[in-house]
Amino acid sequence: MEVSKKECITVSIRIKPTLKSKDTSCIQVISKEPPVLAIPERSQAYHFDNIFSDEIDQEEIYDKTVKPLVDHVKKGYNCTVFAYGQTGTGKTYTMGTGFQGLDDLSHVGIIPRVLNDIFTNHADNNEFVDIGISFLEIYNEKVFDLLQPDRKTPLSVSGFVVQDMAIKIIDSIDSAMMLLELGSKKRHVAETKQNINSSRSHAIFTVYFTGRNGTEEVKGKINLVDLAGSESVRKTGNTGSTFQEGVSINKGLLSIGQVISALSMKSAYIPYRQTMITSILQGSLNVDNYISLIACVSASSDNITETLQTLDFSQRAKKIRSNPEVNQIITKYKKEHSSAIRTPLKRQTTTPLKTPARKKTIFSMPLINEANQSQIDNSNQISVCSSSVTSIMSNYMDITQETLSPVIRKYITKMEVSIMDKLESVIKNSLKTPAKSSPLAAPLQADKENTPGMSWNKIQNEVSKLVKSEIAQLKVKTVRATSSPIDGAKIKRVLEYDSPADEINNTAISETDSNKDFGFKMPMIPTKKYKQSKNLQNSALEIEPTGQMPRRSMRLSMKKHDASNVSDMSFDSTMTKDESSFIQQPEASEQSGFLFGDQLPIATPRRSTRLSKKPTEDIDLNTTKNSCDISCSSLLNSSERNLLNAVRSKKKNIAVVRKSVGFITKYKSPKTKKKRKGAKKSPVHKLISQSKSRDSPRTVHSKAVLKILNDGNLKDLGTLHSVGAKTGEQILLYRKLKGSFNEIEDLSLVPGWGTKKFERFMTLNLLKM
Ligand SMILES: Nc1ncnc2c1ncn2[C@@H]1O[C@H](COP(=O)(O)OP(=O)(O)OP(=O)(O)O)[C@@H](O)[C@H]1O
Repeated sequence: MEVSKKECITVSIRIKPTLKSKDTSCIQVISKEPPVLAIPERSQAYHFDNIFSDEIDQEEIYDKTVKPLVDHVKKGYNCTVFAYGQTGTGKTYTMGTGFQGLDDLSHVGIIPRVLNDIFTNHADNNEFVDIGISFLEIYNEKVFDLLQPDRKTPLSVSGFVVQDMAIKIIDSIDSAMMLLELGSKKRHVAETKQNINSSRSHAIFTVYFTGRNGTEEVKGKINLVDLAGSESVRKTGNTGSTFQEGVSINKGLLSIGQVISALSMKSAYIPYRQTMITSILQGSLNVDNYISLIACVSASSDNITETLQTLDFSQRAKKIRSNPEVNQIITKYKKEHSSAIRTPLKRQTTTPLKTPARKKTIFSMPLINEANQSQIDNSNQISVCSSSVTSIMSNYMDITQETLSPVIRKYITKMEVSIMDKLESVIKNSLKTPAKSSPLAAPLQADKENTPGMSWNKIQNEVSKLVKSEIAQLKVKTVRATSSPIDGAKIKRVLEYDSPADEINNTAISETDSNKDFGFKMPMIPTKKYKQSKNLQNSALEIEPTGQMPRRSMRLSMKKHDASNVSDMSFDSTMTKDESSFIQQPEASEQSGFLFGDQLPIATPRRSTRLSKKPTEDIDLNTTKNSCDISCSSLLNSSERNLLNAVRSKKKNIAVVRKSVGFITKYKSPKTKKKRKGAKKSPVHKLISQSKSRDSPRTVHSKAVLKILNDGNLKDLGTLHSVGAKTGEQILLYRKLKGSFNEIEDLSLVPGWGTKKFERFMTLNLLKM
């Protein structure tokens, strides 16, 4: 297939011939053009740019996948060819990294062919200026130069430039082959059960071309990357440092898949910096250049799980657009093999179950099919989980990544990497503390000495938890206001902290992450309190029926109380509207530990807040029970609260409570209280209505006020506007000492009554209009 500018990434599959004569192939090429293969045992069909069956030789593979790229290099492009696959499937063979001479040309791999093409063609066209080569390996995330005598010292990398890397200028194909052979011998290899010469590192052989196009100098290069194999400990028998190598190998492979996938989707964010290999290839891995991925698979049915992983990886790396013809082939194939699809045990781990009756959620899908558990060992968990996580996430979101914004795509990629990091630590931890044996892990027990034990249930739980938390973050990030000074995801994370299942596990998080990152302390809430707070969900809503954040004073009073309690929380007053509206969600209120019934501060909202509530309906104490605590207690005085608590604890007759706290059940806001017929009149009104004088109403009113000032007791004085208890007492004392007021204006003579206070009194009591 000709690589055009339009298709800067091609993905090809190479099937390694089965060695055992009895072994039947688990792969079936069902169409050569368009290239479609199937795994009959799992009823899976895949479409790629090229599929090379086991009879295709090295030359044809080179001609179809790499030769077109050499032409691009000469035009000034940077090209990269990756050989990817399970250990022992022929990556080194295909790439030619283990070059051992040109005795049998049919076995010569890609690198010698590239060198040959570059030298031969430049000689014809006389465009050549010079050709250089470098040969690096990345072993355990360290870069080594295979062309330097001292390979043991790793090179430093700044950005994507490898410092002090040797680029050898070569003048003949022979000298290039010699350097290739020498470098290959220095590469980290180890004998494993699957391959006596298993590469333990990623090798990057780069050919630099400098040519001339007229007067213009053209520079291009081609990176020929022989990746270390994705591997399984059970099959390779790796332990100790070799096991650790496997972990970093799988991590590097994952990041390559993510980079290629992001490039094929033209994502704005490419996660180059996750691993060393993607960092140093950054200059070549971009949409302006060319990438060819050759995935090597084994046709042996023993390796079906790994083959499916490789095929899934390749499919994720580039979602090849299928045409109607491809769809027809796949549909026909699936129809013919529909019986296999209906067999639950034959379902593959990497293909999440699609049961129509069940709603598609990540948590309802099995991460790893139990039937396959015995086939997968611990080292391989990372890559198995990786594919499971990816397919779960894509199913959960029910959207193709193409439809997502660059920001979300970036976040999804980050999420995958973060999950993989966490998985890695989970697996490492499991090595330190082997899990209790479970029936599911039984098949692994036999191999216990070589294989670190870990129950799949635990892995599944961990993965579910990680995916749940990451997707929760994603959901929050999507709705978060861009201007938000607080990370909404963190708030969500904090709010989710309290779920009963996570309560114990999350203790550490609350102490570290929440305090460090989230800007507010997390309550360490015992289970009982959680339950109470759950019961109080409704009351949490009652306290702020409008869904607003409680007023600052209220929050502060709660905080103050919390200081003496176990709970400790505070809210940042800079919270945005979005974030506060998030908190109003019922489950958020429930989980936030915002309200804790009797244990909690009985925080009295501001008067204005209470008034704005305007409760008009009776509260049924029989049904609301605890749920009315907050709303009621915030309106009670201390004695009433005590009574309510006492009744609750002694189970007094509810009728008594109703009577005792009657004003609660019939509570009316003072402002909204309607005047009832026959309600007591104020002394001023009484005096006015009793007056028989023919004076103007205004004079009658003034006289009534003066009478109260002279004859009224403290209570009467209190009915005058702007006269409280203190002022009332002052007036009484003045009257006692100086006698009655002759006129209202005499009030200004009372000590402490300045002009302002007097003016206010006159205005509010309608004496001055
Ligand atoms: N298509 C093929 N035809 C003939 N022999 C092959 C083919 N593919 C691989 N081999 C042979 O299989 C063996 C293992 O291959 P190779 O070392 O290339 O695997 P690998 O994928 O690079 O493994 P690792 O990841 O462990 O390095 C070698 O002896 C190689 O010659």
